[in-house]
Amino acid sequence: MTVKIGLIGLGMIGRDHLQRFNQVITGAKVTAVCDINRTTADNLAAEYHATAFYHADELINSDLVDAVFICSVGPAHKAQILSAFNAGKPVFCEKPLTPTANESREIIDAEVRSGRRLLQLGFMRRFDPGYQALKQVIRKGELGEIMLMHCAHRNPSVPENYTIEMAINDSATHEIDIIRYLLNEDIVAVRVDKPRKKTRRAYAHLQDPLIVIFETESGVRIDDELFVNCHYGYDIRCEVIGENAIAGLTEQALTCTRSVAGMSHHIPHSCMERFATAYDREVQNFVDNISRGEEMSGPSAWDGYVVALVCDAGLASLKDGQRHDVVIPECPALYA
Ligand SMILES: NC(=O)C1=CN([C@@H]2O[C@H](COP(=O)(O)OP(=O)(O)OC[C@H]3O[C@@H](n4cnc5c(N)ncnc54)[C@H](O)[C@@H]3O)[C@@H](O)[C@H]2O)C=CC1
Ligand SMILES: O=C1[C@@H](O)[C@H](O)[C@@H](O)[C@H](O)[C@H]1O
Repeated sequence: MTVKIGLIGLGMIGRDHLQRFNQVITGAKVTAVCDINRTTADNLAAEYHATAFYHADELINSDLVDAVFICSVGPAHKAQILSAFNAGKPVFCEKPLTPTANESREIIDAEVRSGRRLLQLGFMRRFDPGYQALKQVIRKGELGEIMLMHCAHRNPSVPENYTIEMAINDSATHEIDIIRYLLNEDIVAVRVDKPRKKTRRAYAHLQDPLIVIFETESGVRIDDELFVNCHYGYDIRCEVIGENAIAGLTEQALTCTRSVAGMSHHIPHSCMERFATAYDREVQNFVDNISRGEEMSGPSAWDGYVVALVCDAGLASLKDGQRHDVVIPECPALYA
């Protein structure tokens, strides 16, 4: 069976996934594409031999589509996910689930009413070989009691429409999810620190870098450097500090050059380059679950909701600089 995919949102990541479906993924074909920009939809539909739509609901309800793949902007996610649920179709949605926790809660309630997991969320880092290996090290107990974690989220640059809030609810979402995945516990408090210095490479409206401090249920303290105009590359770092040992992600390059200038290796320039394997695996996971007639697995709407709760607390801290608690309601049985 070939799963017929309807892909909504044909911007940066939407095009990357479109190419992935065309070149890497087995068992699926993009039969329909949708963008509010008609020219974009028409051009990509022609290039990929798909049908163009300009309204998400029409694509979602079309017979051309078995499963919905959402790559539109965050504020558009809720309506498109709920529409896919109404149509009873499995849905992959890029992160964030929604920009606020209240909107995410509506998605949880709708999925719980449906009685089955219909959604996989695009927290692709859970499919990254490096993070998976790090989780194994933690699981084996080699580090002893975990005390601290250091994360860095460095992007070469961001466009002018990137706001300071997005540093929290668009970029830091990845660390918030991966902290929960690695440590297997929730975040209970957040504080955002605005350093006095900012890079001249950022647009005037943006404070960059930021430091976010998280605390987990067991008391692990995590610092996350968000530096989205770091210029030199797309560099994601993570180090877990245990009482007996310390473990972290290694450099991702496969080769290293020695010359009179010293030792050097390539640094990725985009998330698409750094996480290519992770994206391939998350999308194949989505397709395989559908092909086997199984419920969705991988990052869930609940993960998206909890991350949104942490983001809401982070946004409050962004305003007042104070530590904000995160209160997480009881998890419905569907996600246990
Ligand atoms: N997992 C990851 O590492 C990444 C995830 N993302 C996420 O993917 C989503 C898209 O991001 P980008 O591709 O960078 O944005 P983008 O701005 O490059 O593209 C968004 C596209 O969606 C279209 N669009 C907007 N509203 C729409 C609607 N209501 N219906 C149909 N099309 C609509 C726009 O016209 C545009 O073509 C965001 O949620 C972002 O957070 C983006 C980059 C990496
Ligand atoms: O998800 C992503 C973008 O939306 C976000 O804006 C970037 O900061 C992240 O590095 C990237 O992975």
